[in-house]
Amino acid sequence: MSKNMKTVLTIAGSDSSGGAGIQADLKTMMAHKVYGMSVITALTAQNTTGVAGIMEVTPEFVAQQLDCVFQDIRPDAVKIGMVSNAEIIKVITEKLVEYKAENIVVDPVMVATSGSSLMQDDASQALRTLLLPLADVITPNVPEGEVLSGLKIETKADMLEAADRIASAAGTSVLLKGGHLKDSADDLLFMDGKVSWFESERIENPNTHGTGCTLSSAIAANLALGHGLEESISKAKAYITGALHDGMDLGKGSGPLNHAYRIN
Ligand SMILES: Nc1ncnc2c1ncn2[C@@H]1O[C@H](COP(=O)(O)OP(=O)(O)OP(=O)(O)O)[C@@H](O)[C@H]1O
Ligand SMILES: Cc1ncc(CO)c(N)n1
Repeated sequence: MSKNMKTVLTIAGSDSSGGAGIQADLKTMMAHKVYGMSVITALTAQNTTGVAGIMEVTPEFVAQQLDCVFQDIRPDAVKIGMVSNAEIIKVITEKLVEYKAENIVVDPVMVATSGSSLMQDDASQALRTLLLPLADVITPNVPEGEVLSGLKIETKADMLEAADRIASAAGTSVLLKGGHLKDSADDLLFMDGKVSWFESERIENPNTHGTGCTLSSAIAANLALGHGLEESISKAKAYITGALHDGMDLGKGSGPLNHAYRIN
């Protein structure tokens, strides 16, 4: 079985508290029994209560990491998370094109659950024009969806209009996540003009640190395993719902998810 091991690369920032970023991505990949690799774009000094500091990796070193991965173990899918400045975004875009990367999931990480900014102001334009068009699917949450669409999102009808706008601008499928809405936790996929809802009950759990990173990595893992986009999202949604239900409670703020409960 391990002879057919599928491989997934995460290009993202490190979270010292292990709940989001690279650490959440690798844990999610392991739970999906795919081989995880990482290109680190930034170190964050962070915990469940907030981000204390960010140290960006140079664009040259991001490129070097990408070369090392792609020239040796080709990823079956790529997940992109925190990319904090325009130069890093440029270099990632160039390398993904050079190596003809497939099954690209972009989580346009702008702000952490705690409210701290994870992207410089000049980076959002580079994200829209360079990276988003390369993606097979992008996974904004409601605040990111508002920035990308220029619309206020308060209802499911607003989600539909915003997802349509983002999809048209980026020319790619959009999964607009409903985790920040009050009454539901339904996510909306806008793909080739077709709308699908991925529904789940709202779980009363304040520990949602890293839910977005986990969902996008689970989608990438399922794409690598050969599932189509809708099936990959459906499986990823079930994974995140199960992890939230598990109810692990660590840290003084919005705590991380348990991935180990899935592994047997
Ligand atoms: N309370 C909740 N109950 C059920 N599902 C939830 C809840 N909160 C988030 N989710 C689900 O978790 C996934 C991630 O959505 P969310 O909107 O929280 O992402 P995010 O804000 O990017 O996450 P983060 O920034 O914390 O990593 C989505 O599938 C969403 O529907
Ligand atoms: C490194 C990192 N990436 C993404 C997020 C978003 O949850 C975070 N808090 N930290």
